[in-house]
Amino acid sequence: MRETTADALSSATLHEAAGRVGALPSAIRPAFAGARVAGRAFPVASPPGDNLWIHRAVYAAEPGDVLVVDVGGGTEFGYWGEILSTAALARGLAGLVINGGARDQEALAGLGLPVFSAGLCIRGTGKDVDGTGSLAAPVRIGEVFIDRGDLVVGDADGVVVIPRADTDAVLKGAVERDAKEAELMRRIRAGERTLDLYGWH
Ligand SMILES: O=C([O-])CC(=O)C(=O)O
Ligand SMILES: [Mg+2]
Repeated sequence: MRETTADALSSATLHEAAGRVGALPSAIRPAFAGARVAGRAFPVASPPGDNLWIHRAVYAAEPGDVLVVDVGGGTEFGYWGEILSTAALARGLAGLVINGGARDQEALAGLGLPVFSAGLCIRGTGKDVDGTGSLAAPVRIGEVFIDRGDLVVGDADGVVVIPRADTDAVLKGAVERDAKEAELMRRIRAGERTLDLYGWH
């Protein structure tokens, strides 16, 4: 299964193996230490400063999905907290990636659902039933377009998104890259220089 292979690979390795694409903005970081996610993207567009579409997304996504939420530039709000993590766990979702803030950091860490956010923020959000948003339609975060079913991997370094059609090839390339780098590090420990191993002079 793709997520199982992806679980053992780092976000940076997948980004490199994909041809240096798919890296979400570096402001999107684990909301608590140790958060790690690998799963299928469920894109969500939310109005800035409002999280009703995110509550809707928790009930529209499938178990195993990772919500990937674009808040349209309204970063200074706490869109997600312990209530939503509890709801997402009850639905079997795999995690959250959002280009806005999250809150309740200690509770999120205790609950364990992996959350990646553009910081932590106390400010509460509205719940406007007439707000404009979308579920499962493509979104763009930074330079990356995210479609339903794309592979999302987040770890201590950040989050990468790999297009669904490229996933098998990228996973294969990433496994090969890890093996090659393990051999390079073995030779470095044995006394060789990076400059000689790569032929850079
Ligand atoms: O306002 C919200 O729905 C977000 C929140 O605080 C929580 O999930 O605990
Ligand atoms: Mg709350």
